Amino acid sequence: MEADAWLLRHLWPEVAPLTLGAGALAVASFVNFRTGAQLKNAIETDGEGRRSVLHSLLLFGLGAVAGCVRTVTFDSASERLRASMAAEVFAAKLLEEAQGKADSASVASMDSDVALCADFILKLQNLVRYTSSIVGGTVTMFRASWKLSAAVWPLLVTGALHGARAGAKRSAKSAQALAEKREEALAFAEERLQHVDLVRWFCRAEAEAKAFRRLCDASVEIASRSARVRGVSHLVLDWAAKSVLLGLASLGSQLVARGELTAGELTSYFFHASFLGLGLYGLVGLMPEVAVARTAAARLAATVTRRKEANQVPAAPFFKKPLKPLSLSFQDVHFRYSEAEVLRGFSLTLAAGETCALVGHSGCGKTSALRLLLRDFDATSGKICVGDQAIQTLATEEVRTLISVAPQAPALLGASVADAIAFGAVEPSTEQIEGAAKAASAHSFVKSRPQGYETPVGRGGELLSGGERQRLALARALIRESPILLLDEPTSGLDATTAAALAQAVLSQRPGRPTTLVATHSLALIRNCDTVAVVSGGRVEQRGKFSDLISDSAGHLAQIMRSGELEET
Ligand SMILES: Nc1ncnc2c1ncn2[C@@H]1O[C@H](COP(=O)(O)OP(=O)(O)OP(=O)(O)O)[C@@H](O)[C@H]1O
Repeated sequence: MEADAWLLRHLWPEVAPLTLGAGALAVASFVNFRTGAQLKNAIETDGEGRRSVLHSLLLFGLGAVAGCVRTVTFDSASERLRASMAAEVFAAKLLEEAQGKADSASVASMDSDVALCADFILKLQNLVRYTSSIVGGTVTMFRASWKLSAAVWPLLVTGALHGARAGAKRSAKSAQALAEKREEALAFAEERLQHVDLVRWFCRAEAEAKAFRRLCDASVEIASRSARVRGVSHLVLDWAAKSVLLGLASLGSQLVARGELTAGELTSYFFHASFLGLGLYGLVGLMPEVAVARTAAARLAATVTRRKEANQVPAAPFFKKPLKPLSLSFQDVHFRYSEAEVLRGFSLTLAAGETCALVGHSGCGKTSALRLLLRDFDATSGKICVGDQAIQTLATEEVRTLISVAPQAPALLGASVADAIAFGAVEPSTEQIEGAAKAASAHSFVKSRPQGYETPVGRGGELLSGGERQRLALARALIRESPILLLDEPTSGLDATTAAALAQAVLSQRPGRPTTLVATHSLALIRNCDTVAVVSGGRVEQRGKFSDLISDSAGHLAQIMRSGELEET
């Protein structure tokens, strides 16, 4: 029902053009129906009746105009429907909250679902055609011989409707299974193509192509099973329809023999019955196609609904602008992705404006803690607060407006360097963009390029080095001027001198400095932070100033230093 409601909501603005299209379709069908009679007239008047010829020409003209109107209205309505559905689903996918996992459905599978639904409009034309054929056939059949019609009509209609319903049910089921398999194959292909360098470097092209083929074969298996079932249904229907015809012929000939029907009337009866037959046959074929479109609509509607459910938290923002640096705290937080618990009683408090380095062995849960703050995931238990407000009580989008993030291995979105930085704010000025680039130690390398801030960055930033990408990602975070700043290994791609300059610029004491939490292995950053929190066993085991912690030779920080995990960059 949800799928139908969603589909109807998108169809609603198209009701007027579709009604016009359906009307034009009816006119075009009427003219087609009359064509034979007009030709007969032309032959019988031997080309003499000028009025009759003129009448025919006008009628054909009307039919041609109606055909044109039908094509234009249906085709453009179908494209508008496709655009409006694609736009809504894309917007929902961008904002979908599913515990950090973006829905794995690829853009390609979303596009094919949208296309299936939009084609539904074109199928509506067939529905009009088949229905008029059924109604017209029924009326003319009963008028020709009610006795014959009463004998076969209920049989034909009941059989066809039953076949259509069963076919629709089966098709919906197999279309869903097929869509899941295709989506799996598409996701596989998309991931390989996104990292095609890796595939080539490891000479995996042949192996990956074979693996993709295996995934495609799984779809073939489902489609073949469904085709076999359709084939058998077709066989049964075909045999049943011809048997009914045979019965009709035998009954009809008895009526002719009894003088209740002439041979001519029987012939014309078969002609009218063929209209009903064609209409019913078309309907039996159409219903499974409608069912497939409905399963596609159900998948799209589910995406939109998930997005709506995830955003039922307060609409009005809790924090008033202008935003000042906010304290933040993790209180006895526990968190697991699946089996093993990553955070086990994680507690950490930062005063407003404090900068803190989050240090620990690789895989100890530093990034996970940052992602909990960003509400990519929710903690299993415990409380996370910004200011004094638990983040679960705020709208996810509000939490994210309070936080800027420079992620590990960042991607850039935008055509140029200026675009990539501007992504972080709403229509920032050139001064703001350059200011953020300076603060992130990016300005000088950008200025050294012939195109300066108009230098193209490529897809995801692929035309830049890792270190350049990191600095632009940092500039993108800084330009937001949020009260909280999260940095995840922001200097791992930089040389020691640039890393030190960047650490100094971002973390130095200044008015309005955001509360900053830095997950890092970089000594340059650790030394420049006000405090250090050492994570071990899923909790903060050591907390204080770097100089104090390092002087405890048995402490966690000193142990990590001795293990050689901390570096200058
Ligand atoms: N999306 C995920 N799904 C399942 N497990 C995950 C996911 N992300 C991280 N993990 C696991 O959670 C643990 C903590 O990962 P996390 O990225 O938080 O560590 P980290 O301290 O930031 O590591 P590093 O210093 O190497 O960046 C690791 O064992 C990791 O394999």
